[in-house]
Amino acid sequence: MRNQQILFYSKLLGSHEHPQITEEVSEFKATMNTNQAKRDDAKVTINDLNFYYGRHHALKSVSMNILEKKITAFIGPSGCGKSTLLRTLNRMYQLYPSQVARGEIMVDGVNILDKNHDINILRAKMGMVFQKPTPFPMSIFDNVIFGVKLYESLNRSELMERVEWALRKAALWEEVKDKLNQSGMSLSGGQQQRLCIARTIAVKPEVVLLDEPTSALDPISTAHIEELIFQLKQDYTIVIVTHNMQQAARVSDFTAYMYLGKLVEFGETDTIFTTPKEKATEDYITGKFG
Ligand SMILES: Nc1ncnc2c1ncn2[C@@H]1O[C@H](COP(=O)(O)OP(=O)(O)OP(=O)(O)O)[C@@H](O)[C@H]1O
Repeated sequence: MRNQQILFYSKLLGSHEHPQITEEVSEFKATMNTNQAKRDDAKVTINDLNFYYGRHHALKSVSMNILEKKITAFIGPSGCGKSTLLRTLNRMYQLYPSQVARGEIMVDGVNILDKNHDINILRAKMGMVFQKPTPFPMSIFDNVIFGVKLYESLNRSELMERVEWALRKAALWEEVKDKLNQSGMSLSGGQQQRLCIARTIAVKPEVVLLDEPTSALDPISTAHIEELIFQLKQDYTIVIVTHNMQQAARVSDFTAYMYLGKLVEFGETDTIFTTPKEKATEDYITGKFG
């Protein structure tokens, strides 16, 4: 009853006109979000997340669970906030003073938005692969161990073991095992992207964030990467931003549909693509909008 009253007052007054009610409404909404978001199998729990590029409010009160060892896809029209949400998960924004995240992103019970949370530990835990393959101008071997050297001190044979392990996981070992000293830039686009995935997983992250990882690739390389993403699910929690709805439907277990910075609908991929609850989601996935 008290909660209904609070919501009623908030609607009546607007959120900014009565400080005490505003405070109670935020508290109530936060409790609702937390209740909605709490799940034992969640690796990442996002609670009431807001993101600002200066005055531009790019993410609006987003709450969701990202489940452990599942693939979660973010879909939605251009500019809806998919990449912003992904990048917030490893605080990519923090180099830019005007970019601010408010709310909570709990990873293993710790709020990673907390400024005291060590950024290096966070980046090792939440690895990221970008849209365009970004091999460094160095050998294939050095590309793979680049991040490992920042976090661990391994001897030469341990490094070799790690390189082989990561390249095998990234389904690239057979293609490059005889040319590890060649430049990473000499590989094809699809191989370069698998090299970047190997570099990311060589650090042994727990979550792999993929920002449109196949948008620069041909259909065969795309199929390779999709197969790889599917295999990686055995060991990692994966989040993928994609413009390609067929890709989201093929690879993901859960899908989040976003529009204008808001999370419109989140659920199991099969449900989102067959019987979405929201008309807006249906219109988007059936191509009526976007
Ligand atoms: N560096 C920035 N400075 C200011 N505004 C930005 C910046 N980056 C993104 N935005 C704005 O934030 C909103 C969300 O952008 P974002 O890149 O997250 O969307 P998206 O859904 O990933 O889009 P796309 O599918 O086109 O990549 C957009 O309105 C965009 O213009």
